[in-house]
Amino acid sequence: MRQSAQKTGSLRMGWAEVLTTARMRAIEAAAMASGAVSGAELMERAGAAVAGAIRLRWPRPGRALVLCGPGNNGGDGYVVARHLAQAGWRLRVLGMDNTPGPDAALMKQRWAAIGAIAPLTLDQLRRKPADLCVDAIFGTGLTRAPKGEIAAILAHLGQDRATELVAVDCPSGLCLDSGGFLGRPREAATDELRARLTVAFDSPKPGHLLERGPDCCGELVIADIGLRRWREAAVAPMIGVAPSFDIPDSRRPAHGTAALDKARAGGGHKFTHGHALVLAGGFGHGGAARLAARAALRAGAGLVTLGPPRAALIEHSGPPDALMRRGVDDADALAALLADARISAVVLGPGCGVERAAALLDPLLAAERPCVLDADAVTALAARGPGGLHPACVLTPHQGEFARVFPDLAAKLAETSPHGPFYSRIDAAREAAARSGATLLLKGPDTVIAAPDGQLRIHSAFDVPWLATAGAGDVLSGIIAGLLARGLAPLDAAATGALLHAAAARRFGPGLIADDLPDMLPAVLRDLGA
Ligand SMILES: NC(=O)C1=CN([C@@H]2O[C@H](COP(=O)(O)OP(=O)(O)OC[C@H]3O[C@@H](n4cnc5c(N)ncnc54)[C@H](O)[C@@H]3O)[C@@H](O)[C@H]2O)[C@@H](O)CC1
Ligand SMILES: Nc1ncnc2c1ncn2[C@@H]1O[C@H](COP(=O)(O)OP(=O)(O)O)[C@@H](O)[C@H]1O
Ligand SMILES: [K+]
Repeated sequence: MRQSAQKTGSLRMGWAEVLTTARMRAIEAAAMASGAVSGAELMERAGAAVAGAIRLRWPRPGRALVLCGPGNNGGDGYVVARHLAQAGWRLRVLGMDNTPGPDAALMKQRWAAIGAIAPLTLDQLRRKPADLCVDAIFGTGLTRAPKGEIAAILAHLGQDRATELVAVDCPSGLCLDSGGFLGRPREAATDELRARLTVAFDSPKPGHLLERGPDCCGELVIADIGLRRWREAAVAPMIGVAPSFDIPDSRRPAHGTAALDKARAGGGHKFTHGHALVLAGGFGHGGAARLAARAALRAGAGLVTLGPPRAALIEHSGPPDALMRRGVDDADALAALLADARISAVVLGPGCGVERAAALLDPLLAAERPCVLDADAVTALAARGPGGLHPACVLTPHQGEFARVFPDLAAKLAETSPHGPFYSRIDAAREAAARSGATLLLKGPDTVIAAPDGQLRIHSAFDVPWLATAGAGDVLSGIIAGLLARGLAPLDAAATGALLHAAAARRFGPGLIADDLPDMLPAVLRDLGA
């Protein structure tokens, strides 16, 4: 191909409702049952959107190969072929030799009236080179791991890094409910499909945002195919954020930093902006807590107090001078301190030591104060069991800590299966939140946040790998605590915290160390208009 695909628009934050494949099907069914739109019309819109996205990125027509599978994803493919041919592209279409459903059959027929269909075989695929390959083999209807000829075709596409791949709805084989590839290990593989561009319909699905999805989908465009009315009629949205969704502006819901509006409303004094207490560990282990405390200040808590054992107070005498210090030797001292109702959020865990964290857990939970339980506090929970927490506890395990507290869920999450959908990070976070009674934030480039009542947020940030740096998690705890202190609800504090955290890393860029993150927050808050 003479020109390469250009990423349109700058990296920007996009919030969207995320639909499971089952909900997507239900919304499509409701739209069709209403009589307002037919399946064939939806397919025409879907295929036209894919062709439009291709033409925007590759304005000069070239040679395209369109691979059409057995179902409606294949139906979309025939529509794409028709539009590209009309725009002057030279087309080769390979199609499965089956009788698809009525809508896809109609699209196949419409294509057949203007062009040939060769059988979808590895031999045909290898015959002539193309500049662009459109993968319309499987979409949301994939139920089992591809086998035989189709598996060989997908492996060939995965190994061919020379042809630009455009995926219709998803790279074929991807489980859109989990982000894994059916029948394959859940880790990255060298021969998995990597699209340059993926055009999905109406809303992102979890698999676009989790695990292998973001890497394999490439640029993700969410095309409006006119289903908004039926989507909005449905309840309990799952919200997702990623830095580079391309979503029609009119459909971007008012999430993101909207929760901060409430927190900044009205003037008030320092106590109305909340008081966060960050419990620290013994002498020589205070760095993690200091990172969290600085982050809580930068996230806008009115006051932040660092609480190490008295013997370690001297370690914390340096800046920031805005920070207050108070010795907290044991459980009784913490209980006494929490009698002050103005302390509106607490961090327990970073650099605390497992023993001290275990000892401080009881008075902290008894006070029923909004809190972040991270690092050593999560490990301490593994010994006592995660039950008995409350919804204003935000548990922030990384994968390893999660496995310590919820070994059975972590084991399910590592499993692969030839049948879909895979058990997903959403399933795991949701079960862990329900079991513990706390809000659970499962860390990673694909952070999933679940409230015990089942509400969900996904924060997908695969573009900031440099955030995987020592102490970054401590900063996240502090940001969330700062937001809790300001009065944000736990789910909002956790989700907005994850967003601000990744945005700070994005704004700083590579070379980041955790110490840099808190001081990026003012610029990030300004950027986001918060
Ligand atoms: N339903 C609708 O109204 C719309 C659907 N759209 C498209 O339709 C797609 C979903 O269509 P379908 O539900 O037909 O599903 P797909 O087209 O994704 O594929 C399912 C088909 O493949 C078969 N299949 C599943 N796993 C297989 C395997 N491992 N090996 C061989 N065959 C396998 C199924 O039996 C079925 O025939 C979406 O991804 C989207 O591209 C769009 O046209 C928008 C409108
Ligand atoms: N590859 C990655 N891309 C983006 N963010 C990541 C990546 N890996 C980890 N993170 C984020 O970085 C932070 C690391 O936290 P954690 O593992 O607790 O580190 P630490 O214990 O050193 O503070 C988490 O917020 C996590 O979501
Ligand atoms: K596909």
